[in-house]
Amino acid sequence: MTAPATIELRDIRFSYPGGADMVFDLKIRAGEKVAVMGPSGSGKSTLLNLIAGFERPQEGSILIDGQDVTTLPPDKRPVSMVFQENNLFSHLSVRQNVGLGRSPSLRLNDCDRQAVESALMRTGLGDKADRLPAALSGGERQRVALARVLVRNRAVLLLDEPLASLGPALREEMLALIADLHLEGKMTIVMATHAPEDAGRLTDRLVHVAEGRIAGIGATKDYLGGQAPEGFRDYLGKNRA
Ligand SMILES: Nc1ncnc2c1ncn2[C@@H]1O[C@H](COP(=O)(O)OP(=O)(O)OP(=O)(O)O)[C@@H](O)[C@H]1O
Repeated sequence: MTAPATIELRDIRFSYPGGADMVFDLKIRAGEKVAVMGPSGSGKSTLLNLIAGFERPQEGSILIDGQDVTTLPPDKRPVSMVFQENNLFSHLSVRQNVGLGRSPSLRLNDCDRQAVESALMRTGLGDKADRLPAALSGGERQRVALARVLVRNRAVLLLDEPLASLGPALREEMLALIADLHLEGKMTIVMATHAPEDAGRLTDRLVHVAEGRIAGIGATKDYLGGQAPEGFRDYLGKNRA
């Protein structure tokens, strides 16, 4: 495994064509697990997409592990990203989908193949490796996406509401798996989520995003334990804060 990496967004300004200005300035320590929470449309996915390289800022720079990656395309960044859905290619088997994490052309050597088999076992997919994604449950599909993260072996893992479509038992199982991956690989993890339980279960620090800005940062347990600024408590809703 590679070592975990710091993530720095320095004076980032970004807007979609015709959209409002977003401004992000943020430092994440190596190996940290950070939740990004805030209202729908506040910019959580955009923040992750900027780190991953799917969007480019108009101003400012992004450093990962001290290296300026601002102009690098996604595949040149030491980053893996898991989305809520559509992580998989529907015409490829589970094994091939995992293999893509190792080689986009699926030209795998023995060492790659071994890594794929080990990731399939690790995520409990050994007996489903030849299936197509359509023949899997939502939770199993997310496990395939995580198996691919394992074989990619990147220093940063970005999770964009990865559990949103799963029921309570599967959420718990996936969170445990992600926490295990973190323990094994010591990746830096950033997870966008609307679920306080998921943030509380996995993360140490919480970034509150509102209207394209970072409205506050604090320990997850404080933010979820009623010690958050009012704006965040409003977002959670009165019955939870
Ligand atoms: N590709 C795009 N083109 C134009 N505007 C976009 C695009 N993607 C997002 N936006 C807009 O940018 C803003 C931030 O969107 P973003 O997806 O980052 O929010 P979010 O906090 O992740 O929301 P949610 O919780 O609903 O997923 C929203 O106003 C959204 O409509």
